Amino acid sequence: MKAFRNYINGQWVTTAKQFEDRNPIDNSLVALVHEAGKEEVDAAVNAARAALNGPWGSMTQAARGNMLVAVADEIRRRFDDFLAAEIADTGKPKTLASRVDIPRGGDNFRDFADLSQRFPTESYMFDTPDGGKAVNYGVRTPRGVIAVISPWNLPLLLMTWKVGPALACGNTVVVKPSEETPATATLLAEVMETVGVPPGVFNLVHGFGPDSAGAFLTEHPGVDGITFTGETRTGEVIMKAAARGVRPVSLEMGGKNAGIVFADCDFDKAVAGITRSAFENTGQVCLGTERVYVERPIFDRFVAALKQSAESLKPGNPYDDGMNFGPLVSLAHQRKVLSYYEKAVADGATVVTGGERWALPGALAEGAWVKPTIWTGLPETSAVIREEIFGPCVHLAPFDSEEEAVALANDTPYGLASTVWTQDIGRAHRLGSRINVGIFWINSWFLRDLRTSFGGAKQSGIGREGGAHSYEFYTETRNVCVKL
Ligand SMILES: NC(=O)C1=CN([C@@H]2O[C@H](COP(=O)(O)OP(=O)(O)OC[C@H]3O[C@@H](n4cnc5c(N)ncnc54)[C@H](O)[C@@H]3O)[C@@H](O)[C@H]2O)C=CC1
Ligand SMILES: O=C(O)/C=C/C=C(\O)C(=O)O
Repeated sequence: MKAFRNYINGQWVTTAKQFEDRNPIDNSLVALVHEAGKEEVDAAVNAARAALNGPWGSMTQAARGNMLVAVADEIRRRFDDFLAAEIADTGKPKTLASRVDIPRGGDNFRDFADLSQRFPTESYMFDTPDGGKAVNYGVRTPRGVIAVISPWNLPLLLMTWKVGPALACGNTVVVKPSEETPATATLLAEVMETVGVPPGVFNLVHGFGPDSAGAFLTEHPGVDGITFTGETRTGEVIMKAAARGVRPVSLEMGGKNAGIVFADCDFDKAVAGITRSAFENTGQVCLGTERVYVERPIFDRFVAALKQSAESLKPGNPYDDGMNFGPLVSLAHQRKVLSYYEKAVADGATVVTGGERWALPGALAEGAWVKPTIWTGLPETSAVIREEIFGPCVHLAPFDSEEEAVALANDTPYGLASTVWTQDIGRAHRLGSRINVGIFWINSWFLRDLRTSFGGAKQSGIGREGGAHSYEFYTETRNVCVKL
């Protein structure tokens, strides 16, 4: 049986307590994972602290950048290992993981290695009271030891989205991946070892949240900053932990994102776009759309077309050609999603398609499968419309005016992302400035440029990462004032 160990100070560390990592395709056992306790988390944070003052701390920016490019190259060289590991942990289609997850795992190092060479610092000349002059300039230093807490939906992508820029800015990290998806984080530790990243720079601790490695890490006084992606309630707990010692947090959290489809849209492109935003990665994308508002004249036609598109999705073995719809991440998550499927019916939804577990033959019968689901007819007050489900499901409702569409989209405690489909570009831009989200797509969805800001408004997050925004979070600024 495979075992996933912790990686602390350049050493592979086993523990007495282990938990199971299961494959959601058929609930088979992938590996036993060594759970880090307080002692291991303490060792990891201390190693990360010491490494700040070791070879890593004195390395030039260019040498550090080259090392991160070597990490990206090694991920590319071991592409098939990463692919197999991600598929075993999540069940996602090979086509998706090989197009999105694994390439982004490398890009998150390559792009930030490059960007970090060119981040500017500010400088101001000013007149002093004595009639002379002074100059101010900014100095950027690494923030220190960064705790990275990452989720299970895009495991390698979302973990490296934080580790890449944190290391590029000269920090050291302690990573706690989701207990559901420990495999690619473990492979990344192997890559760090192969490339010769100095001991203590990248540390990996496995475990859960409360009363386990996640809480021990975020509560640890030796951590200088915490970056987290996951559920909003977990973000609240992490914020409380960070308050002790006044440590900065970057929180990317849940959403209940709205799609808006106008009657003048390119119909086929809109159907294809909403199919992706509702069902890609089995709906387990924080940027996904679980509620879509469609202008009334095309509402019935749109519902019918999306139904056809949802019903053409193919579950099965992730390696099979044509398979494009995976299971949910776990049986526990399947129970959660199915509870919303039941709630929708109880709240009066019309089930256009799906609405139940997907009973598949053979070993797949044991997996965490649910059908892609479309509802209409729910009141906007239903929990199905208000709460993040994180499954392959979407509610469609008609609207009659731009004003109404904006009001519906904004009627949520979340503010992560939105996607609008229209050929009226003026209207699209108007909506871009009125819908209260951090990320707004026009005639597209999940198109990513790593230089742009990424994060959410309201309960979807605090702070932004990406490009210069990552630089802001992962460095400390000092102003130096020189009297001339
Ligand atoms: N990208 C996103 O916005 C994501 C949203 N979610 C949402 O969260 C729901 C539950 O998924 P989970 O993986 O359970 O999310 P979660 O927020 O509980 O877990 C995310 C990470 O935080 C860690 N964690 C949990 N509690 C912690 C604590 N008290 N202190 C420190 N670390 C802690 C977990 O071990 C994991 O590594 C999903 O159904 C979905 O609604 C989940 C994953 C990603
Ligand atoms: O492209 C990214 O950096 C992130 C994409 C998706 C998420 O953040 C998510 O689903 O959590």
